[in-house]
Parts: sequence; structure tokens; C-alpha cells
Amino acid sequence: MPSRLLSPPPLILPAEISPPKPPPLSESTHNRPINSRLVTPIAAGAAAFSILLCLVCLYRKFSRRRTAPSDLKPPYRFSYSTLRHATSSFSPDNRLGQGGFGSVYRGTLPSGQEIAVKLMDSGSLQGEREFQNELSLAGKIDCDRVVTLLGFSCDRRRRRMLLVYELMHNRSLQDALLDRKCPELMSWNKRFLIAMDIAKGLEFLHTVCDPPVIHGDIKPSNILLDCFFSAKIADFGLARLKAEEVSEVLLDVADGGAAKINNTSKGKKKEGSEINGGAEDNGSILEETESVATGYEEVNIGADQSPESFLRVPDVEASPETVVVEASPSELLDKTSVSEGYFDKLSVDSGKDLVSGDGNRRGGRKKSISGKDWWWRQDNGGGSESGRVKDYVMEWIGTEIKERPKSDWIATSASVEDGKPVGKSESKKQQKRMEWWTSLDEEKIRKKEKRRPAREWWREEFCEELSRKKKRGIKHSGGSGVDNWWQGDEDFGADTRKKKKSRSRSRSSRGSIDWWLDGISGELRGGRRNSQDWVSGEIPKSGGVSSTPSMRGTVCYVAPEYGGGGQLSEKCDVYSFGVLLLVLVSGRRPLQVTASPMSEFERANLISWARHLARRGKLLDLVDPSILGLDRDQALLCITVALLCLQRSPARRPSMKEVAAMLSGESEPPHLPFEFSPSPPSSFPFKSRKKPR
Ligand SMILES: Nc1ncnc2c1ncn2[C@@H]1O[C@H](COP(=O)(O)OP(=O)(O)OP(=O)(O)O)[C@@H](O)[C@H]1O
Repeated sequence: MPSRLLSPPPLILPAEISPPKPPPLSESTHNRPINSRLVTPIAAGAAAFSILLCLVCLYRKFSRRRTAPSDLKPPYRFSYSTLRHATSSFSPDNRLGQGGFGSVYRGTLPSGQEIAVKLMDSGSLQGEREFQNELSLAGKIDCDRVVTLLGFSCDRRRRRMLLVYELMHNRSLQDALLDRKCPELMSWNKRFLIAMDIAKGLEFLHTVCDPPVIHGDIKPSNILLDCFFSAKIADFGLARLKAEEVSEVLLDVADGGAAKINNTSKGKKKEGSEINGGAEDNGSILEETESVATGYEEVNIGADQSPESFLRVPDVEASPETVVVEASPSELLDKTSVSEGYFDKLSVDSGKDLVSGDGNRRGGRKKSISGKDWWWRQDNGGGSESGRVKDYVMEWIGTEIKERPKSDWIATSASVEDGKPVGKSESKKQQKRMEWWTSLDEEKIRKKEKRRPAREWWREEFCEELSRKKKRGIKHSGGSGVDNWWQGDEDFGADTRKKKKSRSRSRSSRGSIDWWLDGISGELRGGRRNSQDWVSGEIPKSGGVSSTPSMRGTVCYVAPEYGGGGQLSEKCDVYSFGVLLLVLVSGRRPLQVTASPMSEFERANLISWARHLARRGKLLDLVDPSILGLDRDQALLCITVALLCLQRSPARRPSMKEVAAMLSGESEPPHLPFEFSPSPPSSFPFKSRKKPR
């Protein structure tokens, strides 16, 4: 046992005491510490990335919100997709109307705000110019009588240009008064308030804006009506800053940055009458008013014509010899300029002839073309075929008559005149007129072969008809004294001839048809369009495409001096306002031929008709018969103011401030212009400083 006790303890070999070898480690187990080191930064990175992502999202959301009209002043830059969503992808159901350069859609922003989005047609240089003009001018006008431009969207690469306006629920005056004939506008009070709104709006543009803004295209489709039928002025596509005041314009276009435009006026421009060669101001009132029968304009022949049918100063397309613009539309969009300066630059760039804002050619041949000549030359290839447009007009009128089935004429004239059914006796009269027209038509074909000037043809047709009727002892139809009126106009001419110098004598001896034709052709001198265009009413703005600055308002409403190539001045707006006022009072278009010409021809030209009535002392005959609650004094006031505004000499027209004061009763009601008074008033309210010759 002791031996057992003494027995040495078993020897433990070092090998045995050494810790057992760890089993061979797998690779993952081996890397574990390294992974755990990586997990943290990866997680952190991911977290940072997601935070960044959130931040970006937040930023984008925030920045998008900045374009919404809540916190900053308009115009904002909207994203195209915002506007697309707002208008349900420009759905036809949302279409409010069609303008010369694009369609207008109703839309609703995510905030619930209702808007009107004008989607400009791409590729039109004129459209791009209008886009810029709107941004640079309308975007800066803050007046409750001017439609607010809320913003825009512009994608140069895709050539998308959109303008965003406040929605005007009753659309345009043209639409509400002349097309839809809204019952609300049958109230005299409403119409008078609209006239006041427009007058005050224009007064604001001319006197409060600094520099003053000249709208340049006042017409019913550019007057928009809100839900209460209050009027606001819209569409500054053809507007200009008053020449003297233009110096530098800061324009925030497309890029959202401030592009500085040097639009320095080239010397002081002359005022009003001096613009027209200085001759106007010296002209006698008689002479001037005689020539006021300018031309005009809206044609609405027959009841079957589209209600939108109206005639506007047609395109004065840039003919190759007139101007060559070498920049692409999008490049031009980059040139963030406005007004004449823009075109001055083009003229320099292109090195070609360019018609300047005042109607004179610059560069190249440096030919000076002014007044009516300018129009003729624009349209007739240099004026060599000056009769072509007139012939064309007459041909068109003839075609219109010829192409309509005779039954159509009878049906139209026999059943409806001025929208009212006519009785048996009237329908007999109309039958006779129809016969007359039929014979006229045949005559016309025969005479057309001889290729006589259109004016002669018309004159003879009328003379023949008159003498034929006299022989048969037939009085002229309609009971409205067509003969009298016709001759009356001649008589008036004869009376005035005695008083006037030889120059005006020749003018006054012209027949009524002459002024009518002069009027129409004067306004059609851009005519490259066919009659279909007229009938459809799809005639764009004066100047149309034009890379020249020859955008000159709309036929019927454009002031004669401006349409004739003169400078745009405030007095051009005054003239257009005069036409608009007559349209408001009469509830009809400025040129409208309805039913048969013999009864209605005398009234076709609203301005001449108003002048004729003024001479006869029957101004109230002009008033829309369907007006309710007529205030005769206000109506007379409106027509008288309109006649003042329509004087040919810009210097003789009142300013918009004076017009607004007269309409609101703040100043004395005006006297009729001199030639309408039986005895001339001792104090003519707006007489020229220079004495009439
Ligand atoms: N802000 C708006 N709210 C409601 N309707 C509008 C608005 N702007 C335009 N419209 C409607 O769209 C139509 C087309 O307007 P737009 O300004 O494009 O053309 P226009 O003035 O009729 O013709 P042009 O541009 O050739 O002078 C208008 O007649 C009007 O009925």
C-alpha cells in the first residue's frame, strides 16, 4: 500500500499538458471580428444615405412647394408635370378657348387653386415672342383690373412654353357677349361697369405703371370676365413699354435667373400726331373724321357662318426679302429681350432688311416705307400689284354669295333677321332682295371676265340697281333709308367739299363703297390667306409669324396709324377702346353683314354706322335692342366717348385718364366731335393746340 503511496505521480508529459490544439477554424469563423468591424460603417453609411435621400426628397418637395403660388410673388416656374396633372393632360374637356398661338385649358393645382394654362404652339417665333412679352410685362403688372399671370413653364429642348393665369370663370368678353350672349350681359349696368373696368385698367397701364405699358391689342377676346362679370385686361403678347421710358428691363425668364436686357430707346420718339409724319396734327377735324372710316374688319356673313367668324389683321409673314432670321426659335428664346430692342438685335445679326417698329426699313436698302404703303408692300410683293388684295376681297365676297345655295339665302333672310323671325311682308322684301342678289351674281360673273377693278364693279352694281329700282318706282328696301343713307354720306361729302381744300375734296367725293372697301382692304393688306380662313375665324394676329416687329393688333380694333405702320402709342389703345365701347353698347361685331346686304350693308361697319347716326342725331339707334334697364344718358355718354376715341388723329383722341374720368362722371361729359354737331360747340373739349386748317 505504502508502495502505492510512494509511487510517484504519473508523469504528465508536456505534450499531454499542452492545451489541445484548437480544431482548424473555418474561414467565416476566422473573419468574424473583421465583419463586425465592417457592419457598423455599412449600417452608418446606409443610414446616412437614407437620411440624404430623405433630405433630397424633402428639398425637392420644399422647392416644388416654392413654385406654388403661396409664399413668393408670381410669376412662378411650374414644372410641366404639375401643369399636365392640373389640366388632366390638357384634356379637351378642359379647353377654355383657342388663341392665335395656342389653346387655353382650365386646371386645378394640388392646393386647389383654379388656373388657366395657355399652351403655346411650339415652333412659332411669334408665339415665343409673345411668351417672353407676357413674362416680362404681364408678370410685373399688379392691378386688379389686369389678369394675373401666376407663372410659366418652359422646356426649351422640348419646345414647351406654358403660361399660367388666374382663372376667369366667364372667359372672354367676345365669348360671353358675342358668342354665348350671356343673359348677365343683357343688363346695361353690367356693360357699363365692364366699360369702366377696362377704361380704368387702361388708365392704370398708361399712367400708373412705370414705365407706362401700351397694351397694343385691346379687343373683346382679350378682356376676360370673372365670376361676377367684372372685366380684366389680358394678353400682353403685343404690349410694349412706352418708348421713351424704356431703358433697362430685368427679365426673369426660363432659367429663373435675372437676365439683363438693354433695351435702350433710340432717341426720343415723337408723340401722337407727329408720328404720322407731322401732318395729322395740322389736319382739320373734318378731314380727319372723314378718314376715320378705316377699315374693318369682322365679317360675319349670314347666319350659317361660324359664330367665331371674324377677321383679323392677317399674317404678315416674314418674306425672304424682308428678313432672314438665322437663329432657331429656341435660340431666340434664349435672347431674353423684349420689344424693339429684340428686333434691332436681329436686324444686326442677320444683316438683312428688317422692318422696324416704326415702319421704316433698316439696314440693307434702307428704304423708307410708311403708312398705308407699308401694308400694301408687305402683302403685294412691293406694291406692284396694289389692287390685288382689293380684287381678292371682292372676289371673296362674290364667292361667298355665289357659293351659298340660293335657298339658303332665302331661308336665312326669310326666317331670321337680326335673330328675330320676320313677317310675311318682310319676307317678300327679302325675296326681292334675293332676286336682286341673284341678278347681281350673274352680272358679277360676266363682269369679272372683263377683270375690272373690284371697286368699279361694286359701284356700278349699286348704281345700276338704284337706277333699275328708280325706274320701277321701287323704294329701297328695309325702310331704313338705304338710298338716303347712301346719298346722305355723299351729301355730307358734298357739304364738306364746299368747306374744304382741294385735297380733301377728292376724298369726300368718294362713294360709301369706297371707304368700306378701303377700310377692309386697308386691314387686309397682309392677306395671304384664303377666304376659308376668314370664314373659320382662324385668322391670327397681325404680324402672325413675323420675325419682324410688324405685329399690329387685330383687324377692326387696331388704330389706323399703327396698322398703317406707325408707332404704337397710348392713343392706339384709346382707339381700340373706342371700338370696344361701341361693341359693348351695340352688342355686335365691328363688321357684320347679316341677312341681305341691301338692308344691312349700311350698318355693316359699326364705326361708320355710329358716325352716320351721330350726324343724324340718332345715336341711341346704335344701342343693342336686347339691353335691359338702359340708362340713356350713360349710353349716349359711351357712344360719344367712343367717337372721340375713334378720331383719326391720335393727338385729338382723349387720354385714357380723360376717358375714365368722363365715363365715371368725374369730368364734364364730352361734346360730340365737331362734325357731328349741328352748330359747332364753342369749347371743343379735346381740341388740338394747333388750329385746324
Ligand atoms: N385666364 C383665363 N381664364 C379663362 N379663360 C381664358 C383665360 N385666358 C384665356 N381664356 C380663354 O381662352 C381664349 C383664348 O385666349 P388667348 O389669349 O389664347 O387668345 P385670344 O386672345 O382669343 O387670341 P389671340 O391670342 O390671337 O389674341 C380666350 O378667348 C378666352 O375665352
